[in-house]
Amino acid sequence: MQIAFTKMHGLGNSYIYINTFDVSLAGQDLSVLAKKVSDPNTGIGSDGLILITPSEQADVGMRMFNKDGSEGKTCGNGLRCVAKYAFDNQLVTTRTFTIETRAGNVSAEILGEGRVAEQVTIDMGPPYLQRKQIPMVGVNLERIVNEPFPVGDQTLRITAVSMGNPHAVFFVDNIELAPLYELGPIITNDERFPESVNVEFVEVVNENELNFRVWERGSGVTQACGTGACAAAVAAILNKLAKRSEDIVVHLAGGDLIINWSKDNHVWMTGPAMTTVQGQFIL
Ligand SMILES: N[C@@H](CCC[C@H](N)C(=O)O)C(=O)O
Repeated sequence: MQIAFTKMHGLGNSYIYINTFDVSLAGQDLSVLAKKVSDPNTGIGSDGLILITPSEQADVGMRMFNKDGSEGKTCGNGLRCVAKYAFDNQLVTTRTFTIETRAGNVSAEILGEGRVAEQVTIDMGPPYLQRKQIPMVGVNLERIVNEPFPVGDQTLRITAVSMGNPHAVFFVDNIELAPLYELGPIITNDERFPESVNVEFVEVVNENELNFRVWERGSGVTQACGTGACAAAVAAILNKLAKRSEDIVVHLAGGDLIINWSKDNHVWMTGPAMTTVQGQFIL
């Protein structure tokens, strides 16, 4: 069996995209397929798998699977790439349209005037800040902002944000010295997060600029995480380290995203989306 695929990335966060308007995946175990296509030696190589699907509630739908086969509810870089794919391949006929995710519908806008999308803005909707919305175990039911977080023999301070998926944000003095490989795999599996968590280390450059590194739930270190960048900006604002309603430039390993937590409580993300490979995956 051959499956037509497109490999796309947002700032180096790459996924294999399958257009299920055209390709039937009936009978396929999608979790197994995600692991297969993501393997750089025996598959294509990616941070996971994203399906572009018909939707009854929106103009187009998205389902995403991490490299380890787990299904995530949303994906910021994936949303920009789905928007680009839908626009470039005329699945939609307007420059603004909606995308259904398992975390709800979002709206996308293709910037510029060209017939091929390069920059995309996504209205990611509101951040979810209550403990049970993350979800994170604990006694205080309110927001988790700069809360002590013992791990091993040290105590970090956590700010937790859900963008439809869970993020644990830790501010550090120097991003180059952040314990990403040491603590990322430990915190992501910590029992205080019943659904696991994406782990972000963030250095504040100034009120409008953050340096960022991520250990993603289900995929490990990636070059970029769109929902993580949104969570980092929201966390910086909650800690009074950045300004609300102003653009915040988040510097990720793969490049920059512009995030704005606006007065209407929506988080806006703007950045690039790229297509790199098209082909047939042989199962
Ligand atoms: N890379 C993504 C997030 C992908 C899902 C995440 N690992 C999860 O399981 O929640 C992004 O760009 O947001």
